[in-house]
Amino acid sequence: MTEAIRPEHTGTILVVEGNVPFGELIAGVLRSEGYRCETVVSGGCALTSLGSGSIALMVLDYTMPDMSVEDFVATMTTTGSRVPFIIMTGRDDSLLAVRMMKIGAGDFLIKDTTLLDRLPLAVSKTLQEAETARRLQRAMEALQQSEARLARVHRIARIGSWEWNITSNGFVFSNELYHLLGFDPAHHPPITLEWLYSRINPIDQPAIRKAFADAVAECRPLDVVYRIRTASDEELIVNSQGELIADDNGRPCRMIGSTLDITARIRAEEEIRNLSNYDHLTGLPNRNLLQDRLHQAIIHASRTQSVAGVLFLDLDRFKGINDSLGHRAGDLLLRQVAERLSACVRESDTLARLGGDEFVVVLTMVTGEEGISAAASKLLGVIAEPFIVEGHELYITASIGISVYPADGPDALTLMKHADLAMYRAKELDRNNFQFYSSDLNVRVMERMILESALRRALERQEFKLYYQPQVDVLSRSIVGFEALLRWYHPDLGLISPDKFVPLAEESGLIIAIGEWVLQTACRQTKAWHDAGLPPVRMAVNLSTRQFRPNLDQSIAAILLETGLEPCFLELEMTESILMRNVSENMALLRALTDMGCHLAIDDFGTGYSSLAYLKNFPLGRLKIDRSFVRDITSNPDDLAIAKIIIDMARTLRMQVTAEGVEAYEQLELLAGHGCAEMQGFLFSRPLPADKAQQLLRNGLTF
Ligand SMILES: Nc1nc2c(ncn2[C@@H]2O[C@H](COP(=O)(O)O[C@H]3[C@@H](O)[C@H](n4cnc5c(=O)[nH]c(N)nc54)O[C@@H]3COP(=O)(O)O)[C@@H](O)[C@H]2O)c(=O)[nH]1
Repeated sequence: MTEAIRPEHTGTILVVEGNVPFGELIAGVLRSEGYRCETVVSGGCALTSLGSGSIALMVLDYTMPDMSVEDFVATMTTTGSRVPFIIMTGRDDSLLAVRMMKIGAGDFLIKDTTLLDRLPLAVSKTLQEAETARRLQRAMEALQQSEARLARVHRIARIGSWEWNITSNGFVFSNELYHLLGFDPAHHPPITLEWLYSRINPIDQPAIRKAFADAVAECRPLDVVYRIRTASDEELIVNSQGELIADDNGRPCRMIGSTLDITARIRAEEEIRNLSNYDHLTGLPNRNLLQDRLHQAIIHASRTQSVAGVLFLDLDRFKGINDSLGHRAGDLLLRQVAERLSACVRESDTLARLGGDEFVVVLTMVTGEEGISAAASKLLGVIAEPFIVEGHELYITASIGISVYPADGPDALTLMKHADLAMYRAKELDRNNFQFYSSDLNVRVMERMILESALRRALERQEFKLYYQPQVDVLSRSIVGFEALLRWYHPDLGLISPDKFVPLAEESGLIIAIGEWVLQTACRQTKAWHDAGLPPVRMAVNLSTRQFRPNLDQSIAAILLETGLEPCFLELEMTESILMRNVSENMALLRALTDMGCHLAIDDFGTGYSSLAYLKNFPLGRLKIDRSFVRDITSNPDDLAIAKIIIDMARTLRMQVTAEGVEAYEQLELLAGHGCAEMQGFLFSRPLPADKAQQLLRNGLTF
């Protein structure tokens, strides 16, 4: 309710009266009521006064000297002024009164003897009505603004509202809903439920029809998601929610609701689902989705009494490619591998990438082991074809482990574990082959685990020993060096060969600590022989790939300092493959070692990667001819040719050369005849414990 207006709180009352004394009389009456009052004599003067903005109400004489009331009001309105006014006239004319009220007069007063009594009330009533009208106007404007804001919010949120008349089936859409669907609200024919259905994706239609019908029949709210075609034939995914409104008899007569465009949200959810289910590099299903597919395959096989195969495929020596050609090339290769494998499997099968170079194929509807073997052979076949990556022709192979449902496990986890074990078996068996899981694989894995845990304790229990095998100058028949060779005496298992435990130590990382112990022991022993006045021999120590870490030079320097051995007596043996990894880092490391005074030798030369560029670029001092070339050198001309090439190459590059695995005098003669003077092998001595090696060094060789 509007509060009563107090006269002293209003603006000025303007009396427009050509008869000045009468005008003053009126003003006097109003002033006595507490109003501020001014008088003017014409319409023109009144319009000027209105410009001040302080006029709250006008009391207008109908007969103004310069203009009609109608013209006055029209002019006032065009200037934007909306000041309320009361008309006074000498004519008691009801038609005139109606006309005046129509053009906006707040009251119509006859100039009779009661005028002065009635005037204050008419003024206060008109002021009150004007104030109410003003407040109403402000409220209307606020409402319009809020509606506009809401409409804007709806547009931004892509939400529209609607009302459905259940009896007539007609719909009323909000403008936002029209806009959302791309239609022009001004020119759209009336909307019906059937029209709405016709725009819904046919696949969703039956469910939506049923949802609307059920909501009405069961008097419950509507909440549906469906795809709808816009005016430009774009498909939106929307969520419509509606509430029923009942008539006086409690029967549903209308439904009001909202429709929200959730296309972006659904697409984002799809994207997230994709990311969590697919491998980003190859686009293949990832481990997540594989679990699910494998589970489905198991259910299917169990229902149809058939078998399912799980093929765990791992690329052989992929790391070498990554290390030598870089990760970009590695990624490109993996993509090509994924494409080739995809082409080999049927739609009902699943090919997934677990990460790195590991892929898994789940075969369904296969005819037992023969079918699975055929698929595995095909997979190995496509991998064996050359790949072209960044201009390089690459040849790779893969190892596959296979488990079969139901024979090898009842669930996805067991089948995957068993396929993985079988894959390791395939790797052990020279790679590039496939192996089916067999239960004795578990036994081997257990053995391996036992060995690994024993290996972890071997250092602290002092179960390692170093043996020393002499390296001989056959011309002077003297020992010029020793190679330190590691032995492990396990209290229960006895002597374990380094071939068996060094790879395990490498995989588990234990080789770092063991390798440091080897270096320390070998250097200390050599220094002890020197100090004992024995011939000053050098000591060769094998380094494994894992020991090649940035601080290797520092730890070797510390060992040399601690043991007091001069660096020139230490020779570090490494395989070719070590040099091929992280070439620039290794170069810096090898330079640091040679700058320190240590010597570097390539072990098993000729068996690894065949890039010879490193021979020129790395600071290498010695090549060791692998014993596989020496073994048949007297009978196999190819081995002899290879040995000769290595000897010539070493001479040309001003490097030393040592032949390994010399067991027979004929081998010695042949190698010496071709210029190789340094040798190592059982012919001279087997690897010996320190005291025996010392004896040999003191007493000299007898061969
Ligand atoms: N990273 C490290 N690797 C090491 C260490 N100690 C040894 N090893 C490597 O283990 C592999 C097997 O070594 P081992 O059983 O000691 O065999 C060595 C010799 O006994 C053997 N040899 C020597 N002469 C002959 C021979 O005339 N005939 C023949 N059949 N075998 C012979 O060769 C092995 C030495 O080879 P190499 O190292 O290539 O010079 C072996 O790969 C070792 O390198 C270690 O401390 N760290």
